[in-house]
Amino acid sequence: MAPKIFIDGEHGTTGLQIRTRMAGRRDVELLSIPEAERRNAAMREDMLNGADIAILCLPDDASKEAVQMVSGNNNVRVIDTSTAFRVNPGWAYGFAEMDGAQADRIKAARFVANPGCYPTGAIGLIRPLRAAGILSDGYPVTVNAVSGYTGGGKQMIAQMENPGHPDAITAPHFLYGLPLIHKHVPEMTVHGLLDRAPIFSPSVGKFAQGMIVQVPLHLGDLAEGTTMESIHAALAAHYAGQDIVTVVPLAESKALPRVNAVELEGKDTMKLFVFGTSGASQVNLVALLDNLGKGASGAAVQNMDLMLAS
Ligand SMILES: NC(=O)C1=CN([C@@H]2O[C@H](COP(=O)(O)OP(=O)(O)OC[C@H]3O[C@@H](n4cnc5c(N)ncnc54)[C@H](OP(=O)(O)O)[C@@H]3O)[C@@H](O)[C@H]2O)C=CC1
Ligand SMILES: CC(=O)N[C@@H](CCC(=O)OP(=O)(O)O)C(=O)O
Repeated sequence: MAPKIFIDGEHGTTGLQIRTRMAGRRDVELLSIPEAERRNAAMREDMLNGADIAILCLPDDASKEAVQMVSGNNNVRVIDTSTAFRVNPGWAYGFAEMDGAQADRIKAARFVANPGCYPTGAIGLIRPLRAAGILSDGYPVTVNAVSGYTGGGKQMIAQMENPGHPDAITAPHFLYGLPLIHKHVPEMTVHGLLDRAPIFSPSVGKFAQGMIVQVPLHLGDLAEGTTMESIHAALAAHYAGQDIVTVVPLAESKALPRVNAVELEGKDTMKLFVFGTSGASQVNLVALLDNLGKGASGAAVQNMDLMLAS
């Protein structure tokens, strides 16, 4: 019998994109609730408990409530796309490529926390350099990023797409998270293996899906002898053989005049770049992804497939 999958929040931005990715799959059976009943707690509880894997695409509080609903039922495994459990040690962090053992942890887990979109880029760049001893203890990491507006869910989509919305946003590009206490900082710190929280400056552009995450570094403050080439080699070695996360060859990135935030729209892959000038003292590490691809829905399907393969 095909494993049963229930997407709680299937009518929201992340849930819909997971459904699209699952359309046509015959190896799983999708359980579904009509849109008008999406907040019907009794119906959700039934569906959640009838699933082999429940994928939660809900705000944090609703995710916590859903986890409560299945807490006594060991037959249900959970992938949560919210921020609620990402630094909870009882949950496997759903970023399979972040270290060699993570895919196996996800395969074996009952509870998997899908990463945030920005942290996927930041951790993807930072963690291999921490693990290799290149990014020194105490280094003051900064993470600057731009996201497509679907990152803000149904509410921001309406604000960006509907000029008649009472809180319509007309800016083509805006900074937010200005108090520097964004909900993604804890997971960047923990899973980035940082001993000091990064300064995180997010922004949104007037495009639906796409993301650029930048981590600029001063080479002189990294492990002795670090160069642009050695950073690239460490990232390339870490992701060797991977096809979802890839490291762009230096020769290729040196020839690029610009990076297009929407290049990977609709794709579930992530590209990592090392920019700078050979022999100079600074580099800029860049991750390019779709906030709803490897940044959310694509990663959730990848995690589901790992769990089904266990
Ligand atoms: N959008 C993105 O790029 C990313 C999103 N995420 C995370 O994924 C989760 C979902 O976000 P997103 O899809 O963007 O949000 P949306 O607002 O687009 O969708 C959320 C869905 O959950 C439903 N919902 C809200 N509260 C409840 C409740 N109490 N009970 C049942 N259903 C409820 C909403 O219904 P209603 O329409 O009635 O409000 C809606 O259908 C969030 O935790 C978000 O942070 C993670 C990575 C990236
Ligand atoms: C553009 C925008 O608003 N983005 C969201 C993050 C999207 C995301 O990754 O959400 P989760 O952390 O819940 O998974 C934000 O900054 O809150």
